[in-house]
Amino acid sequence: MTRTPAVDTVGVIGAGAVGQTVAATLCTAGLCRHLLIASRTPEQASALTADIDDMQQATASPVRPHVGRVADLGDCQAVVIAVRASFTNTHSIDVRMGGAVANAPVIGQLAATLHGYTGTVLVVTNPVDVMSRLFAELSGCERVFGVGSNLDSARYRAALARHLHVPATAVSGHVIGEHGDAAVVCASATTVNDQRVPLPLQQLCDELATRAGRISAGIGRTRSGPAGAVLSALRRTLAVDDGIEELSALYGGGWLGIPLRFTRGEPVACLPSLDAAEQRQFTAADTKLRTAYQAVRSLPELGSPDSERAS
Ligand SMILES: NC(=O)c1ccc[n+]([C@@H]2O[C@H](COP(=O)([O-])OP(=O)(O)OC[C@H]3O[C@@H](n4cnc5c(N)ncnc54)[C@H](O)[C@@H]3O)[C@@H](O)[C@H]2O)c1
Repeated sequence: MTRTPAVDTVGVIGAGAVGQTVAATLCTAGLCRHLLIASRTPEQASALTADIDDMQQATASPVRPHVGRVADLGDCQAVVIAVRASFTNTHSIDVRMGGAVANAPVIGQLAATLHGYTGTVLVVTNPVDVMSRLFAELSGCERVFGVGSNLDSARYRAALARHLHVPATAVSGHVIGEHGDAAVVCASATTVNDQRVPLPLQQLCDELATRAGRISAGIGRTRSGPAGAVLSALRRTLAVDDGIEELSALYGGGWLGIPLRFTRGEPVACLPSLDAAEQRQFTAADTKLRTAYQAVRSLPELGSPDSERAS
């Protein structure tokens, strides 16, 4: 592996299942010259750094891993947040939302440490639409995106391609709204080889709703799919490639997954046309996420928005 990395430094916060796989993916993809790894304890960060260092040596990757602290990540072009508080998720539906109360204070601490950071932040921590908004609003960072709807969209296009026996590249379509139970499949605008085709919509929705749970039931956590979605989002947000990526972002005063067209790293929302049922689902997702955000924002651990405005 001899190619020159497109990016200088990327930071990863959280050395768990997703953080480990993101770090390994960035190392094998050769995306950046330096990878700064931070986690809840220095021991975790050192251990993952050593493991990635072994990978770098074995593959001659140009990516050099280093132990970092969150406060050291200010010079990174991008920071990936893949933390998870220690808690037991008791939700059997709306599973991702089950992490909101536990993860919000951790995101709040990271936002305080990275306040005013000018690079790109990709939030992976669930519920990702709520946590990315929380990070953006508490940190003041302007380039914050949540990763999740791009993974849903990739899964949707792949499932439809399998059903129709066509390459996934022949399918154009998006999953937007919440990365969770209120995901919206944009079926009415989906095309295959630029043609509208009849879709097995219920089958596709069932596959989307159950896939992450089946992966977690078999191997403990989802990790490679999310890491691929992070890599794809980094390439678009850091201007390595132009193209559309479905990410969670500010839209119409709320914060939810939408297709963003990136040109040299700059995003412009490009929502497909929605039929009446899809529009209702999208509005419902928006309402659900605004309500969930307000509930999280009023947690006493995060301080009051009013006292922040006053200071
Ligand atoms: N958006 C997506 O598409 C997607 C996909 C998969 C997982 N996730 C989410 O990503 C998050 C991480 O998942 P995981 O499986 O890697 O969890 P994990 O429990 O394996 O790892 C979490 C890591 O975060 C670290 N951590 C906790 N508090 C921290 C702090 N204050 N500072 C720094 N590090 C801290 C922990 O020590 C641990 O290393 C979860 O919220 C999960 O639900 C999102």
